Amino acid sequence: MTDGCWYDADIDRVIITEAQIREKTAELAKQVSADYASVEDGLLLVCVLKGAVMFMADFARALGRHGPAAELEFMAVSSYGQGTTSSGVVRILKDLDRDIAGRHVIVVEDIVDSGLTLSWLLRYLASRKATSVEVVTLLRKPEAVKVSIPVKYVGFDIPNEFVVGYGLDFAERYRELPYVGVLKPEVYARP
Ligand SMILES: O=P(O)(O)OC[C@H]1O[C@H](OP(=O)(O)OP(=O)(O)O)[C@H](O)[C@@H]1O
Ligand code: HPA
Ligand SMILES: [Mg+2]
Repeated sequence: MTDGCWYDADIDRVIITEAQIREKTAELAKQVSADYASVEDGLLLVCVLKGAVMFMADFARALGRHGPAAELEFMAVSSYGQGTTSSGVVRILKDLDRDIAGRHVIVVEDIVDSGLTLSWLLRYLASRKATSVEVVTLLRKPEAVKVSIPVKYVGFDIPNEFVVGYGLDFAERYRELPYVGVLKPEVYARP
């Protein structure tokens, strides 16, 4: 584990450490940089709030070491609410502020779980006429997928368990943990 965090006592076990996240983020940024080296008008990174906030910040900085130039955009969508399973209904809480037509877009996600959020989002972005849309996600749960989606850049495949930390929440908590872990069962039983 790391030096010690406020929420450590609620964590059953760590799945991905802070150091692993750092190393993988640098690796993903290098791949993206190489694949998009020739784009002239730069990349548009679209962060899917709130979960992807930490990964977006670190990925954008890692990409900044290599280029190409990237503009940072934010959307907020939600389908999990207070629970640990997707409602299946993706709600837009904040839309894009600008036109993405003609741009090379990379959607930055924290996790692909059922795939419902991304399948909806990719259809939405396609309707906004981006030149290309790819996805970079830190985590993916291959056993949980309900809709298969093309995700070009994946950090870690993880088991089909509900995880928290590094942006991922349970009932809006645990996002500020620097690692990704599984909660102790008793946490879910708390009122
Ligand atoms: O593949 P899926 O099953 O659709 O799950 C993935 C999505 O669920 C989470 O968002 P959530 O709806 O919890 O909103 P949040 O990011 O604000 O926590 C997560 O950040 C992804 O965006
Ligand atoms: O495992 C998860 N943890 C937190 N939020 C999530 N949203 C989809 N899957 C998850
Ligand atoms: Mg959530």
